[in-house]
Amino acid sequence: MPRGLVVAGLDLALGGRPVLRGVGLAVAPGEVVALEGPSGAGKTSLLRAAAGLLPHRGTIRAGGGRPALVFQQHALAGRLSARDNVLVGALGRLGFWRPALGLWPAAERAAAEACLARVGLAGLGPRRAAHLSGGQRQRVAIARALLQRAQVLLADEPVASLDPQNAEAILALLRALAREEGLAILVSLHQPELARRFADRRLRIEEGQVWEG
Ligand SMILES: Nc1ncnc2c1ncn2[C@@H]1O[C@H](COP(=O)(O)OP(=O)(O)OP(=O)(O)O)[C@@H](O)[C@H]1O
Repeated sequence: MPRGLVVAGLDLALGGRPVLRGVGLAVAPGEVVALEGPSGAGKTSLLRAAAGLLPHRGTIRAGGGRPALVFQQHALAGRLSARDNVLVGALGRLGFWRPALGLWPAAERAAAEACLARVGLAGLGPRRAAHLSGGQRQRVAIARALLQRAQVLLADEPVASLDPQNAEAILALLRALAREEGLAILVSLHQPELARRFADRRLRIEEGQVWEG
């Protein structure tokens, strides 16, 4: 199994209409690749298919099992603490019942705190997600992906709802995680300027196909 992400011959239709046609791309470990394209071009669909969330034809291979997904709206449970939101990343290896009863293993709790520290949120574990800023919430979502131990991170417009300063900080964090943890990161971005500054390569999606450039 290769590390990183390899997509080949990906066909995807939604509502009976073709959205992606024969898409191929690769993201190497340590690399940040930006996915750009007009609204409705299929960026979200491609990321969701790569995460195994949409039925498709073609090949998707991701090192380390299921890729982690980070969404624009970070999909946190607002009533839960930052740490409990991060712990959701461990569900795949713990099963349902112990976590449902709040019985997280001590090692996973410690690992969740370490992931929070890694994304710059040391000490904020007990705080309710609803009481965090937008940038902090996005960091919690990234910490959850780290706890999941994914080798591939798919981020769907992770900075769209952030101010420019926070947007740059989050993209700088993603780039650091690619470099230092060897993550392969595919990130859809609306701002070409940010793609230019933070991505190693840029892909453009248009009319169901993906081009380098
Ligand atoms: N569940 C669905 N059923 C039918 N069509 C869908 C569905 N979800 C998305 N589509 C269509 O598929 C196409 C691709 O949508 P997608 O959300 O992937 O685009 P996008 O590039 O992420 O757009 P944006 O930049 O606006 O977020 C669009 O034409 C959209 O209308």
